[in-house]
Amino acid sequence: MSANGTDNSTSKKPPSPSPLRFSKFFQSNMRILVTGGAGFIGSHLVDKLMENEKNEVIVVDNYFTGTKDNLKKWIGHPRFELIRHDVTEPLLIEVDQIYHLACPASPIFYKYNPVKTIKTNVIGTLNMLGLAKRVGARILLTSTSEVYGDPLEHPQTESYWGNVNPIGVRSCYDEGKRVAETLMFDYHRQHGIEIRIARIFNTYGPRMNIDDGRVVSNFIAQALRNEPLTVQLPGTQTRSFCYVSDMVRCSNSCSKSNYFTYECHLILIFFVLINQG
Ligand SMILES: O=c1ccn([C@@H]2O[C@H](COP(=O)(O)OP(=O)(O)O[C@H]3OC[C@@H](O)[C@H](O)[C@H]3O)[C@@H](O)[C@H]2O)c(=O)[nH]1
Repeated sequence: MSANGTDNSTSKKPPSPSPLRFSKFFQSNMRILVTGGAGFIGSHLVDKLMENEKNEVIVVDNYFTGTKDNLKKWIGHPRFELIRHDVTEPLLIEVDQIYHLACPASPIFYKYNPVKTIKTNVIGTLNMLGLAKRVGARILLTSTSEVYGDPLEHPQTESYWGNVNPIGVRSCYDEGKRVAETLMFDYHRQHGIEIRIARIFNTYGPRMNIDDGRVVSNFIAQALRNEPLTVQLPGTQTRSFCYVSDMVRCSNSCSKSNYFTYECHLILIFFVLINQG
């Protein structure tokens, strides 16, 4: 496809699946790897993928922000496997599709260890792309609305390049995801890998940690405790919110396009909420 005025097409044929793909132990129609599958969005994606009886789902997670509890209904299921693994280390496995979600996504968590965050985005994505290349798997990267930085355009379309601070406290995540996107397209152009990139906006729903730190969970927790809602400065910021099941439904049925953006136009303006509070 052509996006952002550049030619992102490739004449390379996608790499062939590894010969191990045809081993007699490989009985499912589709073996799917979900990195970060024990997390908030990842575990909902696993639920969706497990609905298809032809799928075998393998989750890798280092449990930094994810938890086994999110997957407890699948542990022990014959089509499900859970591996404690950090994507910054290489992974040798045979799969047909990769959903690469692994990375802390809430600002309080990704700012906790920024060097680790950028390593996860850069080295982790390189490792997953290396795997996709070796086994001929299609790979989806969950990117973020944060690739737009402090956007100068509203709403943001895929053709907008963003306005990102390369040295700010959020850069480990914003720039990390931007490099991850670059790697995806370079592997696509250079090696013919089939790729998808989902730029996810602020997502909410069941299994969000109460201490996640994002605005929806914070507001709900504060409202339940009868506390005032904390609105960070300047207080005029806006966000697009997406419910987790809508997010997962789109990821799972992703179109042929290499890019897609989840921007549900349910825009919350903070002062409206304050007035209601
Ligand atoms: O208690 C709070 C928390 C947050 N906020 C404000 O609410 C806005 C939203 O902040 P959040 O912490 O929910 O997260 P952000 O929207 O900045 O980023 C989030 O959404 C996009 C995803 O891709 C990112 O992974 C995720 O971090 C910010 O302007 C923040 O300052 C509050 O006013 N009060």
